[in-house]
Amino acid sequence: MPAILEVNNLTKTYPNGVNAVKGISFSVNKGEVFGILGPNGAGKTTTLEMIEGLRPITSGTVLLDGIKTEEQPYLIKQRIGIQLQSSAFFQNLKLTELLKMFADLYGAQIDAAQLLADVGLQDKAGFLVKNLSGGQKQRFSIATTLVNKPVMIFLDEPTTGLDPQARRNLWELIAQIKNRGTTVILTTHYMEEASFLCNRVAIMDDGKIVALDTPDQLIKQLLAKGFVPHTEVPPATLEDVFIDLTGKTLRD
Ligand SMILES: Nc1ncnc2c1ncn2[C@@H]1O[C@H](COP(=O)(O)OP(=O)(O)OP(=O)(O)O)[C@@H](O)[C@H]1O
Repeated sequence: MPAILEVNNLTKTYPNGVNAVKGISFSVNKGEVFGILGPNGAGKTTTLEMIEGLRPITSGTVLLDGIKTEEQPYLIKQRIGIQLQSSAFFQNLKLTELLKMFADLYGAQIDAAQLLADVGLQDKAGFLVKNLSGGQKQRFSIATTLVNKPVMIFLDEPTTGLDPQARRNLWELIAQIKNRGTTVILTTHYMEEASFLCNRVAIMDDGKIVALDTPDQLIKQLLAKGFVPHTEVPPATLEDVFIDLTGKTLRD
């Protein structure tokens, strides 16, 4: 698979002196889901924002779909989709109107009804964002990333705050987007989510990448170091109980 994104020795020092990103390099292959994991403050969002062309780079280079982000930030923005927080949307526009507005910004033609159907919101075309549930808001914000038929979409903690059903439903949506050929880069604090969705993950800590591989390989490397689990791994988890009792059907 050819690389669609190449990040080389990227650094970010904020004006207050914080070195948020300390010289990271990685590439993302066309068509993969690539995860960036790491504790709070590791530098994940800063990294995404520099790649997206939303935040000035201190040093290093980003080549996305053959374009240098720093040199052509507008061209980059035409090729990518960035998931916004639902609070960023105009509150008095209906979902269809918002999608059309986003499409107009790109000069793109869209079938808003189809796009809403793609994210399971076909019945909500006339709703305002504020009247959607948490899971619906996230699905809608993913729909907005797709209006310009991007080569790559960026999802920053897409399932934070969702219930288990809505989270699994969003996983399926992200997998569908990948299966249609769009590259996905996401951050998450949920390791199960990264295992399920990501072809490869980079683990960041204190502004650096401390590991980068497939989830399976990272687990194998840990075991090869002689890792012994602290506790016995239960054959089922409380989340399994929750899903067993309440089902997989979406409640929103
Ligand atoms: N605008 C800013 N000005 C100064 N420092 C900042 C700014 N934004 C982030 N930082 C600092 O940069 C570091 C990295 O923050 P960043 O938000 O990139 O981390 P993160 O891995 O996305 O964290 P989280 O998981 O909590 O979202 C932190 O120390 C943070 O306080």
